[in-house]
Amino acid sequence: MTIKIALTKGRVEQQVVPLLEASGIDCSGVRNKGRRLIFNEDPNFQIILVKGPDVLTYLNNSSVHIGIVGSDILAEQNNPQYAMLDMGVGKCRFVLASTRDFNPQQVRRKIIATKYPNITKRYFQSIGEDVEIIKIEGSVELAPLIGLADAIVDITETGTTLKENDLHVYAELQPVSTKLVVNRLAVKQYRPEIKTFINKLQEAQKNLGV
Ligand SMILES: Nc1ncnc2c1ncn2[C@@H]1O[C@H](COP(=O)(O)OP(=O)(O)OP(=O)(O)O)[C@@H](O)[C@H]1O
Ligand SMILES: O=P(O)(O)OC[C@H]1O[C@H](OP(=O)(O)OP(=O)(O)O)[C@H](O)[C@@H]1O
Repeated sequence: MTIKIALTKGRVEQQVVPLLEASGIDCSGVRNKGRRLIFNEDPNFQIILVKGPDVLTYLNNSSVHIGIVGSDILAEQNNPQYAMLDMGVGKCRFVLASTRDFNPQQVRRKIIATKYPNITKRYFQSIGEDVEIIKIEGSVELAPLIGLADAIVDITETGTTLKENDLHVYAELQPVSTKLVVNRLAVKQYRPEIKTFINKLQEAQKNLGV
């Protein structure tokens, strides 16, 4: 049986490929990919490279058995599949951030810019605040700087982007890391194969100190 994996391209791919290799999977094709998107170098695995939000589309339609994706995306999309392993990489956290003069107690209804409207909505609901949310596709940090929003909800890792744009953290939301999720049918049909794969990944995590 060939295990089919949808891997998030970009940051997640960079951090996960060494783990896959350490667990014995040939990722030479992914490493030298050019513009290719499907990789069959390893006879037991097929890897496809997709954008984060599309991982769950392939997984939910049973086009792949396994997805490797950030918990930010799982939380935003309310994913119904099994998260079976924390990959221990792609670690960052959600924060509420804004300019120095932002007043979290402001009377006027706040405008919040974010790539993650559902996570933002849930956070403000949890603290009993009604806010207006503006969806942004990237470089979210710009929004409070040019007056589009009062603050942002975004992920930060090193804090460099916030610092270089003179933005400050006003609240810490949830942590983020890369997860391995398995299609519900695949869990039932291919339990031994998937279990073996996860065991090898856990061994690789130990060996690489992840
Ligand atoms: N600063 C970060 N530090 C660690 N992990 C991050 C960071 N930013 C994003 N991630 C993780 O990587 C995933 C995808 O990030 P990446 O930047 O490669 O794609 P993207 O945001 O879609 O960017 P692009 O549109 O430029 O490809 C996110 O869903 C998140 O889980
Ligand atoms: O705390 P840092 O280490 O600086 O990382 C944080 C940045 O990383 C992500 O952006 P990404 O690089 O994915 O680009 P984007 O703004 O286009 O989403 C995130 O949206 C922040 O902008």
